[in-house]
Amino acid sequence: NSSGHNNTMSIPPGKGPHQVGCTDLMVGHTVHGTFLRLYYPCQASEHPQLPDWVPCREYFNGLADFMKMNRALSERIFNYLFGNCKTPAAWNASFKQDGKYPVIIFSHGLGAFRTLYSAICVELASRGFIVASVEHRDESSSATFYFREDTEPGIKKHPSCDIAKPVSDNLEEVWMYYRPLKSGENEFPLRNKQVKQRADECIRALDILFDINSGKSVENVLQCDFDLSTMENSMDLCRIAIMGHSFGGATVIECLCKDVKFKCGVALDTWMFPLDEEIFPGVKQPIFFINSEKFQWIGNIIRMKKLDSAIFPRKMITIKGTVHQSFPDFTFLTGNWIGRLMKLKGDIDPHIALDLSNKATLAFLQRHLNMDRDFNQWDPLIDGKDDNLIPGTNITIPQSSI
Ligand SMILES: CCN(CC)CCN(C[C@]12C[C@](c3ccc(C(F)(F)F)cc3)(C1)C2)C(=O)Cn1c(SCc2ccc(F)cc2)nc(=O)c2c1C=CC2
Repeated sequence: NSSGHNNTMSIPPGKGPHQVGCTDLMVGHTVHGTFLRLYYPCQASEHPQLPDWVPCREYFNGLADFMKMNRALSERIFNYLFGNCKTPAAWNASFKQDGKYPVIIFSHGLGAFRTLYSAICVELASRGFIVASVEHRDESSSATFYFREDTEPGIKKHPSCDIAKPVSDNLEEVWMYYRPLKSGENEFPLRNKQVKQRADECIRALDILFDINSGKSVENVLQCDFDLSTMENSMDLCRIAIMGHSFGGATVIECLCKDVKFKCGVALDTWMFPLDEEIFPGVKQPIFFINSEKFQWIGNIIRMKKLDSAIFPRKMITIKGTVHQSFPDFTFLTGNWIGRLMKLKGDIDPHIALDLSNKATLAFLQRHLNMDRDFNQWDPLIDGKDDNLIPGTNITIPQSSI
């Protein structure tokens, strides 16, 4: 609705050679289905229609719950502040067939959902990747929805957002919200169960991309005007990476352990807590830890170090002046002082920070997916060679604790 203030801040578009398209895909209407936002290289279009960054206002309700804020008030504030923000990609634009693109599955953080990392996903798609940002149904998302076959025909609750209209009209929208920890509840069992479900959801998303690539007809539960068959034989399924932020970084490790189709992982500001250390020896693929300066503590870093290996490439860099929220899109959407106040911004310009993270990611992916592109120009960033980077971590670990 046009009442929102026209947020002059916007999410930066991709810098790569490809225009980027975007569509939503839900395969299987139940809570066990797969729900993802797909970013892909698209044909140039004159006047691209940009999708809403937050597709339904219901997500703002979920965000309010997650932030332990009053729903009525904060849903309106969020909608006023961010309701008009757009994802910098062309909605349902025609897919650009141009050889086989490598594939990235992206996993969001605790309290987030599939659309909030579009600056990263759009940049990677603009460089010639197909990126699937999954929406987790493990009750770690602020909100997510699926459908139920409504048995009592009668007055239907109309869908809360237009892109969420299901194809068949006997399906009724069901919303699932963030599950807070109950007082006195032991956090590890919940988070460990969730990270296992998250990995299964990423693996199922990859299976669906395999089906699309093989030309199998995949039915989208959502009414999205995008022809998936145009993506037949367009994916390089030997070049697949898993990527994620925070809880999504833990999902990266869990996925690498569970499925060797993921050739390498890029873990942004990883929250290591949900992981069972017993799986660490089972991870053989290269891992790139890209950390913010502030979201680091001894226990978290020690667990990352436990994945160090003389055989398997493990790299870590820290971006100076960044905070945990320097990776999700919010970091671009508020002015400096609000951003710093709410810890959505660090001291460094968010564009510079995410540019370093994305270029280091591209160099790492070229190296470990054996790509023949020019991303190796950014190899020095993998070793932290930049004024705004620190190789490894910025916190000292007492020798006694290793
Ligand atoms: C008090 C609530 N308490 C819940 C346990 C802690 C809440 N919290 C810090 C927050 C998220 C914050 C945030 C968002 C969004 C606005 C807005 F105003 F811009 F909308 C403001 C302020 C509130 C910064 C985190 O959980 C940090 N965090 C995250 S934040 C991922 C995220 C979530 C929502 C988003 F919209 C965007 C990104 N992902 C993780 O995987 C992990 C952690 C911690 C450990 C593992």
